[in-house]
Parts: sequence; C-alpha cells; structure tokens
Amino acid sequence: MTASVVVRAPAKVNVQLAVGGLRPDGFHDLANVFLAVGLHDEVTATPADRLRITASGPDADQVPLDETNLAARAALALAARRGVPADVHLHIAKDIPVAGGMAGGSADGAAALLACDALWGTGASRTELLEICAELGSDVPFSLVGGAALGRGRGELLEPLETGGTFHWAFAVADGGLSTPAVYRECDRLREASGHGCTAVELPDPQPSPALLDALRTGDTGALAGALANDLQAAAVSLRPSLADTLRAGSTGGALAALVSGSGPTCAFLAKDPENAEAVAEALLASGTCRAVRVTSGPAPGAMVVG
Ligand SMILES: C[C@](O)(CO)[C@H](O)COP(=O)(O)OP(=O)(O)OC[C@H]1O[C@@H](n2ccc(N)nc2=O)[C@H](O)[C@@H]1O
Ligand SMILES: Nc1ncnc2c1ncn2[C@@H]1O[C@H](COP(=O)(O)OP(=O)(O)OP(=O)(O)O)[C@@H](O)[C@H]1O
Repeated sequence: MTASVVVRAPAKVNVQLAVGGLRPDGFHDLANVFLAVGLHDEVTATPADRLRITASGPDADQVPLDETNLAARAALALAARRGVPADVHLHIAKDIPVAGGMAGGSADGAAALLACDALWGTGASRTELLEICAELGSDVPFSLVGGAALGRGRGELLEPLETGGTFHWAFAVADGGLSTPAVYRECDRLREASGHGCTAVELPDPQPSPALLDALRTGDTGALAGALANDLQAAAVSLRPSLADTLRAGSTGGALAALVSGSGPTCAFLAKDPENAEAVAEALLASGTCRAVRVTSGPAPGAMVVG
C-alpha cells in the first residue's frame, strides 16, 4: 500500500478579469484569463485514523485546520462520492500567500483531491475531478489544470489557452489578506454609485480581450503588458488604498505593467525578462510598500503528483 502521496499545485495571476453583473445566485459571470505561475503549495496525503489537517510555512498560522479548509473539503467530497471514510492526514506546505488573490486555498483543494484519488486508488476520471473542483470553488478547476485558460461562467468553465512563451513576474505580497466576497461586494457598490447598476440584467456579458489572447498565444510580453486588465482592481484599492502606492512603486521600479492579482491584495508586475523582474522586486522592497516580494514566471503546470 502507498505510504503517502505528495501533490504540488500552482498559484495564479488573472491577466484579464472581466467581471459581469451580479447573478441571482450571488456570483458574477466572468471572462477570467488565468495564468498559472511558479509559486506552489504542496499537499502530502497519508493514511490516518481520521481526517486531520496540518500546515507549515511562514503563513501557516493563517491556514484554517478544520473542515472549512479547502483541502479537507476536497477529501470529504471525494470520499462521499465513493462511499469511503475520509481517513487521511493532509499536510499543507504553504508557499502561496494566504488570502492574497493567488488562489492558494484553491491550489490546496486541487492538490488534496489528486492526492486522495491516488492514495485511495479511486481512479476518478478527469471529468469527475473537474466536477468536484467546481463544487469546491470557482478557482479550483484552474488549479487542477494550470497553464493558461479562459474561465467563463463564474470562472469554473475552462477553455485551455495556447501560450507562445514564458512571462516573467514580480509579486508584492501585502500585510494581511482581503476577503474575496468583500471585494466583489465593493465592486458592486462602486458600480451602483457610478450609476451603471451592478446586476447581470443591467450590464453586458464580460468578454475576453482579443489583443490579450493574441499576446499570450504569441508570447509577446510588451503586448500582454498593454492588455492586462482587472475589473476588481478599483474595488481592492478602495478597500486597501495603500495598494495604489505598491502599484506605483513597481511601475517606477521598471515594471512593464502593474495590476492587482485577482481580488488582491497581492500586486503583480509584468517584467521584460528575469533580470528586470529581480530589479522590480528590489525596488518594491526598498519602497517599503509591501511585506515581501516573489519573483517567478508562468505558465506553470497544474496540480501534479510529485512523490
Ligand atoms: C477573484 C478570483 O480569484 C478570480 O480568479 C475568483 O473569482 C474567486 O474565486 P474563489 O476564491 O474560488 O471564489 P468562490 O469560493 O467560488 O466564491 C467566493 C465568493 O466570491 C464571490 N464570487 C466568486 C466568483 C465569482 N465569479 N463571482 C463572485 O461573486 C461570491 O461572493 C462567492 O460567494
Ligand atoms: N488551504 C487553505 N489555505 C488558505 N486559506 C484557506 C484554505 N482553505 C480555506 N481557506 C480560507 O480561505 C480564505 C481565502 O484564502 P485563499 O488563500 O484561498 O485566498 P485567495 O488566494 O485570495 O483566493 P482566490 O484568489 O481564489 O480568491 C482564507 O482566509 C481561509 O479562511
């Protein structure tokens, strides 16, 4: 019998996040262009006498260790479908910022699902795994798939996208997180206040930008820089005004473009090459406008068994 299974899953940045109106079910329709990047969490699944979650890493104290953890929910969902007990110890080695807009919890959900599937020999199909991911959260299917993809619906309906090169990034990690539902609510509030309405009947369907998809396909970093867009950015900055200083510091520091990653508060800076990304990271640290910086690149592969 397998002693334990280790699965690694990536963080994401949304290179385009077009947010449509609020739907009756409380979600927003999206045109969500995901890019997986090379920051990873690792989930180790080991047989145990009951479901147990532990976490390690600098931000481990912010990770819930009860059944609200997305890794625990993934194990429970797979076990319920198979009619087996979710008797597993899931250890999360956390490297993705918590509540940072980089889908850290989603990465752990996708990783735990793959790990339990391998550990228990359930042999779930890719389709079934993606179905469970979508039940767990809107970002979770992308954490499984990785690479680059367009997410429609609430972000769970994925179309893989071709990428023609590697894109280099610096990320500014903030002190403390932002709640994703609170950022969507603030986006609605700002839209209402500007007189455009915020519901799905009042607003047009969100659409992916042809220029952005083209830039990804051809690997043209300059064109991608010109096309980056996040409809949640104004809401994240409204809730955390200091993010404007972080964005400015990275731009002044030489980034080709700056944007809030998803619902924030992590800020993402697109760089010309790895050296430029390092220089932007140094400028960000020197500015004192963030807690930490990370330099990496994308696309990165989705969740996979590594041991
Ligand atoms: C901001 C993004 O990270 C961009 O990829 C995602 O849209 C958020 O995805 P997530 O964290 O997996 O979010 P979920 O767990 O599915 O939903 C949490 C909450 O976020 C809001 N939410 C999420 C996705 C969506 N398309 N519309 C929403 O309004 C809803 O209030 C929902 O109750
Ligand atoms: N495995 C997990 N790791 C971190 N947080 C988790 C996890 N499972 C559940 N959570 C809860 O989810 C909240 C959001 O955490 P997460 O790190 O996924 O945010 P995020 O990266 O902003 O998400 P997204 O980008 O998908 O909106 C946390 O504050 C925590 O309460």
